[in-house]
Parts: sequence; structure tokens; C-alpha cells
Amino acid sequence: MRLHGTQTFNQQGHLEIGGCDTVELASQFGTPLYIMDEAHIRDICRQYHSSFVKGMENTEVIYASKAFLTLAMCRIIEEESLGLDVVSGGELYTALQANFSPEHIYFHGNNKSSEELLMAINAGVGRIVIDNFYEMSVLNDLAKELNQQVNVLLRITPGIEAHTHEYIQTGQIDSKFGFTLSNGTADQALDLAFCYSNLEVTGLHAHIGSQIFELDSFRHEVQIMIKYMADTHVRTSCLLKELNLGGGFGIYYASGDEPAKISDYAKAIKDALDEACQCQNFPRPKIVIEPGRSIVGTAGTTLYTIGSIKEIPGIRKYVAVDGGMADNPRPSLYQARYESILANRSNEEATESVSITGKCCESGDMLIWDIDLPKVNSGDLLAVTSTGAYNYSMSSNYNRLTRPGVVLVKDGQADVIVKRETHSDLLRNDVLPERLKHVKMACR
Ligand SMILES: Cc1ncc(COP(=O)(O)O)c(C=O)c1O
Ligand SMILES: N[C@@H](CCCC[NH3+])C(=O)O
Repeated sequence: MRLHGTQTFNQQGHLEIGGCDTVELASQFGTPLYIMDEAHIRDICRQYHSSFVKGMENTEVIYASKAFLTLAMCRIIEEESLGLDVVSGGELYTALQANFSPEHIYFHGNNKSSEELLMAINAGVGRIVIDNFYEMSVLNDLAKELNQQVNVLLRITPGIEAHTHEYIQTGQIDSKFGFTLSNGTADQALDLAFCYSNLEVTGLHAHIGSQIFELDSFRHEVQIMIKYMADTHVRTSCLLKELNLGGGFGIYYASGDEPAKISDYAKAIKDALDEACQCQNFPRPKIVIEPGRSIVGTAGTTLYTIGSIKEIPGIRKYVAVDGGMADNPRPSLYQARYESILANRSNEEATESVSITGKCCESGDMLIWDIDLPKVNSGDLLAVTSTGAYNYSMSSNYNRLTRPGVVLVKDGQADVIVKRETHSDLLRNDVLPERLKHVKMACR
């Protein structure tokens, strides 16, 4: 088990995060509980800032908020001088409610509605990243009506198959995202965008996928995109000045994961950029990167209480927790692997192999297959690590489970940043039509 950020074990053998004893957090806030380590998030933001913003000229880091977004997170990100990537009206709304400076917001998405585009224009977001022809024409019409010039990037599909789960690859040709480079669609899109009176094309965007470890995928992306920008300059004499390379930097979830350091990703990108610009005789564009997972992933831990335990002799021991695929769908979606420990007995030796299952009505509701733990008892607390990204943000109310709360811990203080849902929250939007109100069981 690898410890992350401020995680440590205290004298009672309890897992501590941000100076808070997780056993006490469980009794104060209940389980399941998402715990976010503020110092760790800030430390990673600072590593990105020093490697990319300070370490390279004219570079911006924007946080891909789809990984984990709350009002408090927006404030942390802005305080750490990072921008924000949003992909929906809901994410944009959250950022604006948190008073995030709109000029540092990039608006993504492959099917933005007119309402979302209008919201983005009215808010004055820094960039809208155009994904397709339909969006381009709708956006230009809206901007014209409002008599506004909108700064846009075009999303290009560069044709790179990064080594990651196929569901989280995005740069390959067979992708729903962006304008394909290899078949001339990207050229057509640029030619059209240059003609639209209310769009200001400042540059290009590409994103090759998520949870990528190899530096070569990013080097390759830089080479392809700089060559394309240089070719575009020759072909149209328009000089594109900005290149957004997306996110995708991998993190440690479980043994075998070996992500590069943030400074290594930065060096690989910087060197590839210098080389490509020199080789293509092209002026260095502004570079933007948009990491999500790598900023919050290892800063999150989910705390569960163990309930039922079922042993099938000679086959497997199922240990059920009070959450599951509703608060962490990643194992069932991508066969994602996680590590965990007993938070209340973290100093004890592992003696048995068990599989951690959730409480949803699905056989596929598994969190971890075959993990070694001390002999577990009902009532023990299980901490699953690296759950900061795409857990809370992808959680659901399946089986009408209530979403866990989120606490932000730092220097011994724990603040609730998202309240635990209650049963009455589940009925918040239910409407019982008058004609069904007094209906009882029909005679059979
Ligand atoms: C356009 C875009 N940018 C950034 C990201 C963030 O990726 P990650 O969380 O892997 O850094 C994603 C998600 O894959 C994305 O689709
Ligand atoms: N949701 C995915 C990553 C996709 C990122 C968005 N393009 C995950 O949990 O790994």
C-alpha cells in the first residue's frame, strides 16, 4: 500500500490524513465518506505551476474540473493560480458561483447546447473549444446576435492511440471528439472558422486520453500538432498562436502503476516543443495543459464501514462495504484497480486475501478483487486510496443510495465541502401527480 500526500499512521494504528484521524472522521461524519487532502492538492498544483508555468515560457495550466468539482475546489484552484476547464453548463455554473475569473475558464464539450454556449459567451469565458461543424455555426450565430467576438480553439483529433483503457482514449481517429486531422476534416474546419465573422481562432486543442504513463505519447502529440500548425501557416498564412495539449497525465492507483513525475512530463513536452518548432521553423505558440486526475486523484480517499462478509470455502471471501459502484463506478467501467487498508488497524499485518464488494444489486459491483488485508471484521473501517478523481464526480444514486459527503482536511481541521445526501434529497425532484396520490393497491 502506497501512502499519498499527508497520509500517515498514528500511534493507535489509525490512518491519518491532513492531521485528522480517519476513525474520528468516520464517527463524526459517517461513512461512506470522501476525504480530500487539501495540502496534497495544493502541493500538486504548485508542482504543475513550477514545472510548466515557471519552467516554460508562456504556458498556462488549467484544471480539468470534470475530475472533481465543488465550490471549495474552485477557490483552491484559483488561489493556486490555475485556470479551469469546464465541459457543461453545470460545471460552468459551479465555477461562476464560486466567483472563478471567467477569463481563465476554457469551455469544452462535444455537444454543447445553444443555452450552454450562450451562458459561456455571456459569462465572458476565456476560450470556447469548438468540437464540430454544428457547434461552430451555432456559436457564430449566437455571437453575431450579441455583437461579440469570441476567442475559440478548434479541437483536433490527431490520430494517436495512447496506451490506456480504450474507453478513455480520445486521440485516435475513431473518436467522437474533434475534427480529424488525417482525412482533411481539420483543414475544412479551420478554413470555415477563419471565415466566420464573430469567431477569433486563437489556436488548436488536442487531448489524447487519460491515465497515460508514457512520455512518448505526449511527445508524439506535440510533433503532430506543431507540424499541423506550421502546415496551416503555409497553406493559409494564418498564424495560430496557442496550442492546448489537453490532460491525461497518469497517477498511481495500485502496484504496477508507474507514472512519471510532473517535472518529467513538463521536460518531455518542452523538449519536444523546442525540437518541433525548430524543425518546422514555426514560432513557439502559447502552451496550455489541462490535467484533472493528476491534480486530485491521489488526494482523495474513500472511507467505508465493512458490513457483511461471505466466505465461499476454496473460492473467495466477499467483504461488503456500505458504498460501491454508486460512489466509485471506475472498477466496473474500466476494470480500474485500487489499493486499500483497514483504517482502524492500519499497523496490522495482512493475513488473508479478500475481495471488496459494494451494496448495489449488481454482481459487477466490485471495488477491489483479491486484496491482502488483516483478518477483517464487520465494523472495521476500510480506506480505499486514490479516489479523488472521477469518483465523487461520477457518483450516482443507483439503488437510491445517497451520495457520501466530502470533507476537506488540512492541519487537523476537517471541513464539510459537500454535505452527505439524505433520503429526503432523493425525493427533491420527484413529483407525485395528483391522480396517483391516493391510489392504493388495485383489486386483483
Ligand atoms: C478535453 C479534456 N481535457 C482534459 C481532460 C483531463 O484528463 P485527465 O483527468 O486524465 O488529466 C480530459 C479527460 O480525459 C479531457 O477530455
Ligand atoms: N472518467 C474517466 C476519465 C475520462 C476523462 C474525461 N475525458 C476515468 O474515470 O478514468
